[in-house]
Amino acid sequence: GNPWGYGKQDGPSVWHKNYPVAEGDRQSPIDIVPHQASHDPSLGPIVLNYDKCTSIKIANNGHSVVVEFEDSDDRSVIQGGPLGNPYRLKQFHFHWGGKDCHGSEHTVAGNSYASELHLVHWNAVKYKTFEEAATAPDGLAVLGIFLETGDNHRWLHTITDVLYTVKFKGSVTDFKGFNPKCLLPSSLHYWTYLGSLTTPPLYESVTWIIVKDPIIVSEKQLGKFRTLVFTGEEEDQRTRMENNFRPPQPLKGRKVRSSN
Ligand SMILES: Oc1ccc(S)c(O)c1
Ligand SMILES: [Zn+2]
Repeated sequence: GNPWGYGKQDGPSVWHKNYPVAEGDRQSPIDIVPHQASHDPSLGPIVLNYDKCTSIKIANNGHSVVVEFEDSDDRSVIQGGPLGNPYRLKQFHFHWGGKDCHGSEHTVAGNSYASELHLVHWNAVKYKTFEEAATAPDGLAVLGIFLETGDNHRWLHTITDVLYTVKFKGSVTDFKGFNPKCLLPSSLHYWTYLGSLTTPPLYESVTWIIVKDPIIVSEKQLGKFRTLVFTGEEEDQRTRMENNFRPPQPLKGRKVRSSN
């Protein structure tokens, strides 16, 4: 059966049974309270070098839809901001709700967005593999982007048009030549704090960089994410993939910093 999921029996409220770090001191996501974030003038801009990025495939891993990248060299990296060195792009994936009123993982002053995009990067300067970095306190850097419903997003169709090919858990499709820079808002002002993966194994290895401005996508585009299912094609159950988000976790004294 499933080691973990988002249902009653296997969801966020019981993850601590198999993953005790779920009750740790630097868990994610969190509620971001803008006026309690400390503005840090020493925080420089986020710099993304994605122009030579190489997307490889898009997959349904039973928890989300993930686009994987070639990460054997520094062709696509994030640097600057709170990061001490460049971090290599590994994959991006989304979290979303069953309705537009919720679906993001991080919240802002208690408010949820409809979805949240995570661009996952790893510290290839200090660590040899993603797996090793994923267990290190400075191993990962995840850029979080909020999605809000409104007008159609000009480029998101590149992803939503192929979701039908990865409907079932375990399905994979070639997905080359996609540059995720097209999914970013114009301003990269951000909040940053130290946290964790928001899915098991919940490793406390993530420097979170949450972009303040959401991107706007249409209800129709978001609805296509909800046509995916958590279950495999061979299973008789067809459980819609939605509400694959973890709720905010205790801040435990952590400081959230704000770029300008
Ligand atoms: O490698 C990762 C997997 C899942 C999530 S939510 C991350 O932030 C990183
Ligand atoms: Zn995520």
